[in-house]
Amino acid sequence: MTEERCCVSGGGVIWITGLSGSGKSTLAGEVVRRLREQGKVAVLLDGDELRDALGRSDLGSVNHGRDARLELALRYGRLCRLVASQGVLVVIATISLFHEVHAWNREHLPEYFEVYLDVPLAELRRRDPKGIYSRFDAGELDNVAGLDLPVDEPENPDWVAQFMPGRSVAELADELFNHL
Ligand SMILES: Nc1ncnc2c1ncn2[C@@H]1O[C@H](COP(=O)(O)OS(=O)(=O)O)[C@@H](OP(=O)(O)O)[C@H]1O
Ligand SMILES: Nc1ncnc2c1ncn2[C@@H]1O[C@H](COP(=O)(O)OP(=O)(O)O)[C@@H](O)[C@H]1O
Repeated sequence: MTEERCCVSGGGVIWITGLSGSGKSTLAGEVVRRLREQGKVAVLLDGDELRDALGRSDLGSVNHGRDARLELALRYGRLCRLVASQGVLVVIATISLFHEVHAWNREHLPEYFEVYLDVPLAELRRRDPKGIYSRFDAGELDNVAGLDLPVDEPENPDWVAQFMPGRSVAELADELFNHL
């Protein structure tokens, strides 16, 4: 049943990965806006909101360790499969930088497009809108992806957006649509 629905649905998954501050949410929002403008049914799943919905324990705590992130990302993959199987284009923006996640997605998501926002740490530290990197430096935070939490760069992403100073989100979205 699931397989059948997947194949006839017309849905798909655009998975935008990158470290914290790389611009995932910003790009995902622009992509969803454009898809809807084209009349497509698109849903945005953003890491922060997903984590709030699915990543809290019943006591309200969150865990950013490797095992917890991996488990959560695999759960997100199954959620994406379910939603995409109903003809919806899912745009998901999460860090999810583990080979296990990329491999699972490729094997189980019929229409899967993986985007990697490759932004150097110096630029991420400069942006740091949530204070993730400065709090790490101050010893107030651990399990920061790319710092004390090792990550896997995607091995064969469908598109890598290398950081270029001044490249706007509109330009990134134009390029992404060219690659889709
Ligand atoms: N170590 C640590 N401590 C506290 N908060 C943290 C930490 N690491 C990440 N974050 C925040 O979690 C946001 C969601 O991360 P993700 O779900 O995308 O990460 S993951 O897929 O689970 O690896 C993530 O969102 P983005 O900054 O948008 O990537 C961060 O706001
Ligand atoms: N292409 C870009 N160039 C420069 N700054 C950007 C770009 N995209 C996003 N930003 C800025 O970087 C910061 C992090 O963006 P965000 O989309 O929240 O990243 P993430 O979801 O990966 O944590 C924000 O302040 C945002 O305005």
